[in-house]
Amino acid sequence: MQHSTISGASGRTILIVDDNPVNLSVVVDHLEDIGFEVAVALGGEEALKRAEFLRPDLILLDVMMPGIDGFETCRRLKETPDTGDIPVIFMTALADVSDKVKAFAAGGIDYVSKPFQVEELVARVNTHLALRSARQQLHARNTALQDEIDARRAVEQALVASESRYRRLFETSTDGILLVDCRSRAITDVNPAMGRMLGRLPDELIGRRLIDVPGFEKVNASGTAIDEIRHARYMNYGDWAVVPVGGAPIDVEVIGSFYQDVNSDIIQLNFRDVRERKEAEARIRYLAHHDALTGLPNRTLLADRLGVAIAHARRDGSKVGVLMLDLDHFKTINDSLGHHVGDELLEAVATRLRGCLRDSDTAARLGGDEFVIALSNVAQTMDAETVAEKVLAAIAEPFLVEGRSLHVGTSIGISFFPGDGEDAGALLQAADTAMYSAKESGRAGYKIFCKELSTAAQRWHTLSNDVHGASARGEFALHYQPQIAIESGVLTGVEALLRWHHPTEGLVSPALFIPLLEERGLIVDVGRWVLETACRQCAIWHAEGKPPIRIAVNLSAQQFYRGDIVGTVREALRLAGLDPQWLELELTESLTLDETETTLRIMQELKALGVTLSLDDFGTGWSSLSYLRRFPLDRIKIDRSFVRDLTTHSSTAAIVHSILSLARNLGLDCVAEGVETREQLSHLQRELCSEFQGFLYSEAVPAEDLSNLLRLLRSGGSLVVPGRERLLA
Ligand SMILES: Nc1nc2c(ncn2[C@@H]2O[C@@H]3COP(=O)(O)O[C@H]4[C@@H](O)[C@H](n5cnc6c(=O)[nH]c(N)nc65)O[C@@H]4COP(=O)(O)O[C@H]3[C@H]2O)c(=O)[nH]1
Repeated sequence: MQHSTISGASGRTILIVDDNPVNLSVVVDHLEDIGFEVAVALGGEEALKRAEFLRPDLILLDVMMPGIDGFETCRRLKETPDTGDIPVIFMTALADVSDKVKAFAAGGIDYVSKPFQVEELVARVNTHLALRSARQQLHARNTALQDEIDARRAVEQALVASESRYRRLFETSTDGILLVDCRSRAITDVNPAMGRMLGRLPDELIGRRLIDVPGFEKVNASGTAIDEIRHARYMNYGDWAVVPVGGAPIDVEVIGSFYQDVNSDIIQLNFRDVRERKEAEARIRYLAHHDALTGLPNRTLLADRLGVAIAHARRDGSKVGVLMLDLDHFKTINDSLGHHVGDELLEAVATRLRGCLRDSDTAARLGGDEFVIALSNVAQTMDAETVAEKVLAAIAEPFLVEGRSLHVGTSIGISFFPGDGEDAGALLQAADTAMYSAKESGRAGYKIFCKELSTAAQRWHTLSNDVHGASARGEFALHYQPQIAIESGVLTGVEALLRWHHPTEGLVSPALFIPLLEERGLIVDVGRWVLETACRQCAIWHAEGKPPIRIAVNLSAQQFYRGDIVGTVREALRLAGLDPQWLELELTESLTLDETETTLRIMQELKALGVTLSLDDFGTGWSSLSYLRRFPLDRIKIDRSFVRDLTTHSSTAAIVHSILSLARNLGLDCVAEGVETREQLSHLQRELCSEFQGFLYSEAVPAEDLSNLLRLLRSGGSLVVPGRERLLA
């Protein structure tokens, strides 16, 4: 047998499957001789296992074998992924064409007929190995090509996605974006936001040089900025503005960045509309310096303006005036009518204050109901006084809030630079001191600071601190001032007046400390003590002898609106065992500011207890005659300021005349307060005023003194005041 050598056979493995290997020895030898590795399997099952293990390059497969035959073996080989591409050549003795067809159908690629020519077999083997190898190479090339195509496609897709992402960003950005070619300085792209900002379509802008675009006059991008950005790669401009077609300039912040495109150098300019941000910043700056409710400058801005005014005054020798004021009765209004009414009132006050000032002056709100006016460039003290008078008059006019007419007054303290302080803080302190002094001297006035007031202010602060524990330390006492029926001279009642025995200050006036108690929220408790003490004292006097006398007790607004006044009065009467008809409650006019259902209801509940109600200080402030008709009052008390001027001012006499005839018409009793002279008393008698109280008869005295007086009067058989004839003469 002639051996033919085949290049490339070495290392190739051929699996021969035949149940009779003896038949094959010649073939095996020959194949091995020419360099093949040859393995043999004796049946179909073994062939499947070996093929999977060996992964031969080609299989020579017998057809007729015990167990599974060659066709089935081939089918299974083809079905298995690891062996499916191994070429199978059938070795068959069969001559039937259908068997050959079956062999191809089972996945064979060729067949050799037994007995076979070894050369033919080897030639077929080599041909199919070469074909397989070519197929494999082709497949590998195809795979590589496909991989390359896939990779390119992936890159293209990524580019498209990136471009579309960029486009989306570009198109939808709320910032205006312009791309400018560095060389030509022409616009190469514009996004819609930029078009909107300039009021133009992007197409109108593309191709134009930046310098030629109207609206960019305020932008120096056409000039130095492009070179600047190119050089620095990145620039941020915070103060540019663009002007849209037919519109107002838009403040923009611009970020310029440089990049290189395929064949050009590009500057990208991002324009951000910063109008809202600037407005917000301005608003924050405004709020930091203004009172949110009234819009007036706050303490910070006031200090600033005062500082400037002082510096100016130092230079030109002028004065700076500081007016400090707060509103009388503001707390009462807030308590009784609610904060929204209080707020509206403060706004209205602010408006009136503005109306009293020149442009160069400043009205500020420090908080609560505290306002300050800073007057710059004041030539003389009198100028500030004129403003104070204007302010007093403006605030005295009733305020219409939510359909109500509200009356508030104010007291003003004035200080000046130079003289009362070197800086804003000292001037405000001095004006504050003067304001408290103005309050002390009666409401609705102004006071100019002087050094002596500092001592008074110091005293005020001491008292303000000390009043806290005064009740617990037993420093309060009641004094009683008699009230006399003018016609008969009979002592009909007493007014209980609170006294504070201060350990170092001595006897302190209630005009001074009642506002302190109110300010510190102590008046409700102290007022309850007054009611209980007065009722108990009155019951004692009743027990000591007849005829009984009436006791009048002052109520403050806070007691009326904050405390359970009806319960407190009922309890005081019960504890004292006093018949309610002998208790009179004096309500001040400030308390009746509020003509609400609440006020009426409380008054009616008090009346229902059986007590009497009187209106104190009648004629002062803003007495509304409608009170007299609407409220269930028994008596009015004519303020002592009227009584004081009664015999000296004909206009006052006329007012008193009207008050008395009105009261008579309404069936109300009248008590004249502060009667000091016989002339006043005679006048009141002629006017048919029913009762009086005042120093002419007696000032308020301790309970013991009044007990002695009552005893004295009773020993005379009645409460008729001895020497009454003398008084009336
Ligand atoms: N110049 C002069 N004054 C006279 C004369 N007669 C009486 N007075 C004073 O006039 C004031 C009358 O009391 P008011 O009008 O209720 O005015 C009272 C009242 O509004 C308030 N007050 C006093 N005690 C109490 C209290 O227990 N509770 C409340 N809420 N207020 C009180 O303090 C105010 C001042 O009280 P007082 O200093 O005791 O001053 C008392 C009294 O001493 C006179 O002939 N000439």
